[in-house]
Amino acid sequence: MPDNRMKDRLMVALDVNHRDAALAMRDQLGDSVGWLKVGLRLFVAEGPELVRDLNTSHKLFLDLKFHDIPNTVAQAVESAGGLGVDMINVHAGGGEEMLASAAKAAANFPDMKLIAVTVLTSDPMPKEQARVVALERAKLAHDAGLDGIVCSVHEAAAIKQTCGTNFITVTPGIRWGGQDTQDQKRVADPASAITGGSDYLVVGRPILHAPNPRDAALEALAMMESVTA
Ligand SMILES: O=c1ccn([C@@H]2O[C@H](COP(=O)(O)O)[C@@H](O)[C@H]2O)c(=O)[nH]1
Repeated sequence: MPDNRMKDRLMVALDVNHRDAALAMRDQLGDSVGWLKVGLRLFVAEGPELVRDLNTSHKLFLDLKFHDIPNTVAQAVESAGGLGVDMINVHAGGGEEMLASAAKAAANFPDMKLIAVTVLTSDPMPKEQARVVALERAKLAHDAGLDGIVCSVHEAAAIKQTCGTNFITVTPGIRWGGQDTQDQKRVADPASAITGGSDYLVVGRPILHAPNPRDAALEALAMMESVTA
């Protein structure tokens, strides 16, 4: 189930390559957002110590998209669990056995959510095909015991309908106000994400590269709030 306050449903992707830049962005955003996301760029540059530090002020999604043989993924999940992060992910393309191994390993960390990437929001496949594949992979993840998935806003409602409202949907590919979509193919604005069944919105460049990142985060939050009662 998502958190109640909109700021606790907004995840900022800290796609920077240096500890100082990450901490400066964290401080600028302050309590305007509830979650930070550490992905490949920052983790490869700075590693687990920074993850632990960021996790003291915000909830943390470690977005490393594990995709390997079942044993290796289970071991990586164990290591991530040891960091005390709030959410991690694997790639659902790794298949049923890999997802089940990951879920078994994650069961040792009951406070950590394990989710699976379905179809990357940058994937150029036609939207209708993406919906079919994302739904198939979401069902696999659900049946393997994962807590949710990463998908685009365009697939979130169908996944909720099939896998249940408690199955978490995390949606990157958020853009608004005519922003450049860059490498993202299946995008939506913050209000549509909320009405479209997204539990957590992931926003990177529209906040990181804004003249004032905190204001950009507040703008996204205002749009999310505009569609709630
Ligand atoms: O399907 C996916 C899975 C993960 N991501 C990650 O989300 C952010 C999006 O950043 P923007 O700058 O807002 O495009 C980034 O960290 C990706 O690695 C995704 O975009 N799509």
